Amino acid sequence: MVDPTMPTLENHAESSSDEEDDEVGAPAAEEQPSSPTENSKQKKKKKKNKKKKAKSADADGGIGSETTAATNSSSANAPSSNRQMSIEELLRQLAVQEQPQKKTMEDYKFWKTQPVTKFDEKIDDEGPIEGDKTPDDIPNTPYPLLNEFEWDTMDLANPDVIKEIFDLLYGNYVEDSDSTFRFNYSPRFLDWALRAPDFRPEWHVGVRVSGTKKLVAFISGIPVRLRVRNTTITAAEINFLCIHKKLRSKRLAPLLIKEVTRRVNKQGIWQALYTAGVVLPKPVSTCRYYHRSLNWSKLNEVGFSPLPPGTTKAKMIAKYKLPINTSIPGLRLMRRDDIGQVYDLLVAYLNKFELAPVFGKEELLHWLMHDYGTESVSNDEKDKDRVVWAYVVENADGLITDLVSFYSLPSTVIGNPTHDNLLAAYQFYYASTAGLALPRTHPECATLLKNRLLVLFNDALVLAKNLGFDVFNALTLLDNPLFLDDIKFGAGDGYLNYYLFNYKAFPIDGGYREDGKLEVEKRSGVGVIML
Ligand SMILES: CCCCCCCCCCCCCC(=O)SCCNC(=O)CCNC(=O)[C@H](O)C(C)(C)COP(=O)(O)OP(=O)(O)OC[C@H]1O[C@@H](n2cnc3c(N)ncnc32)[C@H](O)[C@@H]1OP(=O)(O)O
Repeated sequence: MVDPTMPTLENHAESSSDEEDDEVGAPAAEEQPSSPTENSKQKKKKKKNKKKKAKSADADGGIGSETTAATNSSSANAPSSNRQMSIEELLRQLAVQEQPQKKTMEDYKFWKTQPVTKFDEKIDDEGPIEGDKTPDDIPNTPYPLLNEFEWDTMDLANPDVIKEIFDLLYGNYVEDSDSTFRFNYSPRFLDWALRAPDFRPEWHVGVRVSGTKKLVAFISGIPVRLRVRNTTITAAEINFLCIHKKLRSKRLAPLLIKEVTRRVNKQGIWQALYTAGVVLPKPVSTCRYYHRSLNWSKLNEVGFSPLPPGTTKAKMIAKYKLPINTSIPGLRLMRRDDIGQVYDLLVAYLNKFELAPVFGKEELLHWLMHDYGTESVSNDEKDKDRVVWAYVVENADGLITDLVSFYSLPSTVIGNPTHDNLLAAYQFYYASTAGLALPRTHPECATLLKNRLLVLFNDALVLAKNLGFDVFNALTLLDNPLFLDDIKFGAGDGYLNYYLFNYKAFPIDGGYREDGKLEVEKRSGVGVIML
């Protein structure tokens, strides 16, 4: 049934001939269809689009399920007999799923017009792709939309507006390829993610139906300073691109992207960082999702973790059992007054990565603490609406030696009779003094760091389990390849592609190898975590 608040777009936007100029933007006068019934070609197109859509899931990777082999892939649990070994190896190899075959550059009708690296482009040097514009060259007015729609700058200081964005995402944001799970970013999460220090209200871009004011599309940017190897760039971090399901495949996404680009450019910023599960021209890095079961029974019941052949549910539950208590002396919830030490530690650690954020202290405090521990919000670990948890290890001399953090991003479980949500903790920034003084490639650095991260993340799993999370998710970024297998993370079927807009850069290691194993030696050069 058609939502009565939503205009049907059969007669105009749907008329796409797949060319870049066939968007939901107002077409030139002679292109404007004159009556809702005039174009039968468009209806045929719609059927074709529907088929196409059914084929191409737009998942963002992170909520995909575990692969069967993933549950077998822990080296710490490698079966002892050779026969079992070879089955495990076979399963692992079967699980090496390449990302869906990418389109050719020519097929990207929108992206081929943008300043992004082409798939076959040979990079000889790093730097901006287009570098000759000033804000005065950028139009002052938004891109035109069809009359039924209007742009809105979303005022996130207003909780009702955050609720509108929440509602749009709740029903329409990223799903896995089977439409079993959909990300469920909470209003508090959106407040944290989008009202970051120095955020620009005009980079929170909505599209509303003019008549009803219903929010039907959204894209956001926040300011970020980013180091790409030795160069620090001021950029926008683009996220939460979402179009209502009823307005899909009508070329509205390119329009949102162009409008946010215009607004960012107007402020003299020409680069952006974004991630997506889909392959676009051209990822600077690709990381793979790994998942660690905390509540295997529930993950099995919602269809996230299949029961691997040859084992039992009881054995799976036993495999993922964790101690009740953490093990590292001095591990405690971070307080706001830790920020000086935490900042120095994280800066020193992130310095070793090729793509990393350059945080200010206030900014880092926001990302690790949000408003917890302020006068208005207590630093309550068990607060049911809490979105980010940061823990530090303080030694007997009062020195902070380690940081570990994670955030809460549940997924709605679609159409399951027993469970309506999956409570996922996602790994966030961490750092350790272990091996810090040594170059990353030094074998002793790897040994020291591995030993420390094993216990640090085992404790993080215990904390997350005790907070009620069902699964702990992490990418193959940072130094994660050192410990994921050993503490029973399994490879998922999702990948996350990292992109730079208007900046070419040499490829950066994503932490996994083509044979499906973790890249333990080089690990990943990616040190930035996107929400
Ligand atoms: C200097 C400042 C620069 C700032 C901007 C930097 C760039 C920021 C870029 C944005 C970063 C966002 C980061 C996140 O938030 S990633 C999360 C994306 N959101 C979702 O997956 C939610 C569910 N899906 C949807 O809401 C829609 O399917 C979306 C909105 C994704 C596409 O809507 P729709 O399905 O109705 O399609 P269309 O007909 O309007 O448009 C089709 C065109 O859109 C290209 N497409 C499809 N998916 C994505 C995608 N995830 N990133 C970039 N482009 C994408 C596609 O290749 C095609 O172009 P081309 O193949 O013809 O070339």
